Amino acid sequence: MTGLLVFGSTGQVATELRRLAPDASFLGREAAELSDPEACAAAILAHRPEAVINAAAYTAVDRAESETELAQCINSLAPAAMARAAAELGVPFLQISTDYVFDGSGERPWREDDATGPLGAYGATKLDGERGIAEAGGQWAVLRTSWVFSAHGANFVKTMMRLGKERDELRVVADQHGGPTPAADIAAACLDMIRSMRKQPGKGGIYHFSGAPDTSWAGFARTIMKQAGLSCRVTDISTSDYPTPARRPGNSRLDCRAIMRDFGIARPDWHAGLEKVVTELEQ
Ligand SMILES: NC(=O)C1=CN([C@@H]2O[C@H](COP(=O)(O)OP(=O)(O)OC[C@H]3O[C@@H](n4cnc5c(N)ncnc54)[C@H](O)[C@@H]3O)[C@@H](O)[C@H]2O)C=CC1
Repeated sequence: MTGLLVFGSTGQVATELRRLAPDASFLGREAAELSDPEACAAAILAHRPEAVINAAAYTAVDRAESETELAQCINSLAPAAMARAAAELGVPFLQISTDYVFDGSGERPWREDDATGPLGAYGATKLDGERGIAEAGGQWAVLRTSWVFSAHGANFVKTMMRLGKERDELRVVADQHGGPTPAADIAAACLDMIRSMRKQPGKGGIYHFSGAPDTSWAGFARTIMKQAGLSCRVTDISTSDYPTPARRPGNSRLDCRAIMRDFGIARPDWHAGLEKVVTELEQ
């Protein structure tokens, strides 16, 4: 897509965007440092793009508890500054956000207008980013997704495949539920949304998008072992058996009907995405 400017270049989603939209301009860390929000805004004004996607973020969930100020700058101040610059140019801006804006209570899939309540610093900084973007006044969309995986970067699939080759048994949390989402499908959804927003200037807002069907981390791990032909046994444990600096939501299920209704984008079956990622990793 010519005229598209993407923040991020080597992350999971940015890598897939590059595959799907090789004509777009990608700004890696060396070209746009998100700890300097005004530099990000200046980069947009200098490039004069037709649309902007932010695929860069501070994604280290546990480290964000102790590096909160930096995470806040990268996840909140920078996207807000980007959204203001895009508004100044009158071009659509799309931000990727997270299921971690919710408190994880209940079992019902979260709808876009449900009350937020992040359990940790990462979710809080991402939520502040959403608010800053909405206040920027331009045409914007926020795509909340969950449990992202791909053949690149650090993610659960790669960790499970590595450990599954080394060990006979893995203990994996079974009381957190959500939809694993292939980064390739997120990239495709972002591009579809941007195309649609360019055609219809009134379009935008917050949308949920995750892979189907919902599962637990343990259920996901079992499917990964099977898909990768590994005999490693996966044993269910509970969140309290695996303490982490940041609390994780128990219910990360996202209700994805709005993106289907407004953009015609369906929940992807993550099994198909997993098959491709496992094949790519084994090549
Ligand atoms: N990974 C996951 O499971 C989930 C991710 N998300 C969101 O999806 C989006 C994409 O995530 P991933 O591709 O998985 O992330 P990733 O961790 O693979 O990539 C993040 C990218 O941000 C860049 N970045 C980090 N700090 C930077 C800085 N100071 N200046 C410039 N660039 C910087 C990195 O270089 C990298 O390219 C993010 O907004 C994330 O919050 C949402 C839900 C779950």
